[in-house]
Amino acid sequence: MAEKASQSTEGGGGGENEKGNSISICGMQFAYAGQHPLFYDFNLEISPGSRCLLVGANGSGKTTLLKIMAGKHMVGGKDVVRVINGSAFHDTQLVCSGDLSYLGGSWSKTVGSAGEIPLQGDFSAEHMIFGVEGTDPVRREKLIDLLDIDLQWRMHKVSDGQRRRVQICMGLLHPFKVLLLDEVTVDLDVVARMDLLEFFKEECDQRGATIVYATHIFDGLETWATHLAYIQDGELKRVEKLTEVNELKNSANLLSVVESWLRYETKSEKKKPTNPPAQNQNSSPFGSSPFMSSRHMAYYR
Ligand SMILES: Nc1ncnc2c1ncn2[C@@H]1O[C@H](COP(=O)(O)OP(=O)(O)OP(=O)(O)O)[C@@H](O)[C@H]1O
Repeated sequence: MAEKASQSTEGGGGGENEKGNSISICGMQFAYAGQHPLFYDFNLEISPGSRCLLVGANGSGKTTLLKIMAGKHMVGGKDVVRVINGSAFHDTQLVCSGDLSYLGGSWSKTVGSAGEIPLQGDFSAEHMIFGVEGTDPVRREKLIDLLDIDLQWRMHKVSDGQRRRVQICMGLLHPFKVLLLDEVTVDLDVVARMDLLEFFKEECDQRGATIVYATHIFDGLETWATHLAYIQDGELKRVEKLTEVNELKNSANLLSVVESWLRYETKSEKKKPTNPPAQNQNSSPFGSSPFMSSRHMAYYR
């Protein structure tokens, strides 16, 4: 079912591997500890200059896939996940040089027992942005202007969207070759979002940069994206040029096309056999014990 994105995008010069792709994933398997594999024999190729939308239902594996491409999870050997001309996980130079940039989640740090907690420090936007060394001042000014950042903002006092603008600015300071975006525009107002999408488009068209963008917000993306990759439960269902998506020719917009795919998915799921009868004997999923019930309510309070 899955077709490889072997189509070459015009542009070039943005960094490609031996096969001429910016990203190559070949026979990848990945499972979170103690779980069934999320990805099994997963293959994907993305050519330079592409702006590839990654779509799928909640929990289908988009974030995990982006993190794997960003080198945050180790999978298999050095040849399984190749970004530009290196191994996403093993070649730390990809990230250190700024060639590979990942923007996702909100700014946080992982603390042993507490998991991910938001950054709490009192830093100014200026301190954060000018703290990134080796950046082109012209590009920096352009980004500060584009994202309408006030350099006096204190990071612990600004709004989510303002903090996000600073995070995005820092992630884009180096002229990346591959940019992985995980829902980063969700906190931005419409003007900032549209300006940023336009900036990304220029980066791909002028420098041959490659972008993979996972999102549930499709406004304005019909003319922005070049490719569409759709995953369901870790399986790549489709990957094709946006202009070749048949359903899009007869549909009002991308939103309704993706909506129909996801609705069909839900219906197919409902047709699957339910739990074996032995587990279904109680009408309540929490059993008949009053302790189970009260524990359940306390959990959701
Ligand atoms: N750290 C983790 N440990 C164990 N399982 C995880 C972890 N992170 C994600 N998962 C599981 O992996 C699957 C894919 O999650 P993932 O976050 O990649 O999905 P997603 O497509 O990005 O979802 P969404 O659209 O909600 O952001 C889910 O079933 C999720 O429960």
